[in-house]
Amino acid sequence: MIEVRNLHKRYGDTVAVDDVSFAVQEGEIFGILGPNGAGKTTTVECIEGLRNRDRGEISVLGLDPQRDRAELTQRVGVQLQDSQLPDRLRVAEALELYSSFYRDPTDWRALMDTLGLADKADTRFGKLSGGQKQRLSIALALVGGPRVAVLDELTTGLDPQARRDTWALIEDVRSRGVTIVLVTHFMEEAERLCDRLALIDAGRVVTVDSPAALAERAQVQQRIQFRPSAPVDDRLLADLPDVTEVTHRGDLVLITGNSNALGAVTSLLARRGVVAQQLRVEQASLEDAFVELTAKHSDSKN
Ligand SMILES: Nc1ncnc2c1ncn2[C@@H]1O[C@H](COP(=O)(O)OP(=O)(O)OP(=O)(O)O)[C@@H](O)[C@H]1O
Repeated sequence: MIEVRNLHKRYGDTVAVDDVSFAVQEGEIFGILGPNGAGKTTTVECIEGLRNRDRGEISVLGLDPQRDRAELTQRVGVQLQDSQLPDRLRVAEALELYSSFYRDPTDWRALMDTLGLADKADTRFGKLSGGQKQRLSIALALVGGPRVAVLDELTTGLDPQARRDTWALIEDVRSRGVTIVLVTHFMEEAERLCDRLALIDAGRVVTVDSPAALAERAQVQQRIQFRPSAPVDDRLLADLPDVTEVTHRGDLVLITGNSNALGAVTSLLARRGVVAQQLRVEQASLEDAFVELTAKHSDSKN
């Protein structure tokens, strides 16, 4: 659906995208995740044909965004970061206007219903809430009936409920066959929505994988804490091959180890007749993986 190979883009002396390659399959929600200034927006702007790349190859639905820009605009829906419309433009007017740009637009009234904007049809843009503006900008990205939609910072500035509603909406859009590229720096959003993710740091792809596989690959250690019902010798715990560290906080025992550590610790305690009270286990999250993988990446560069 989309293929990016060795993309490079600089602004004067600033290298925004150094060397980015990835491929997006039909029907997936593909996330681009990375810290501020990583080059995410520049990458998608090159995909959308809004910026010319300096080097590399891009193919979107078999089109070259630079060469076939007019045709691409017809087939790719774009939600821009901070999209602004004139304050006085009404919701229905905006949708009608945008739909006139396309050869084969979808029914904008139906789209307005789907996005929960029907009762705002006559409301002016300037009077919409943040969440409503966001929904309108998604509707405008979809009004041309695109096969691919590129959404940048989809839920930035939304409250938690509006963010969840937007996620449900995006899943619904995907289930109707639209391939989605999503730029985000919210881990929760990436974890919840994306089938695969490209982790970008300093203009390069650190890795591409599913959120779960990323968390697992980072091999972030398991952290276990509990209050033993009777004292346990730290050395016994520390000697377990799956345990790397044993410390204390008050009467809590804190253990770090690999993914087998929990089983090893609980069976040792059971053999000694000790109960692990208030047991808590923290697993690697996507956020841990992100920090771990970007840190490894900058180490390998230095
Ligand atoms: N129009 C521009 N002119 C000059 N430098 C730019 C321009 N746009 C972006 N940059 C620089 O290029 C780098 C990458 O920016 P980009 O916006 O692509 O990153 P990003 O990952 O999308 O960041 P954010 O999460 O903050 O949106 C940054 O160092 C940024 O300052």
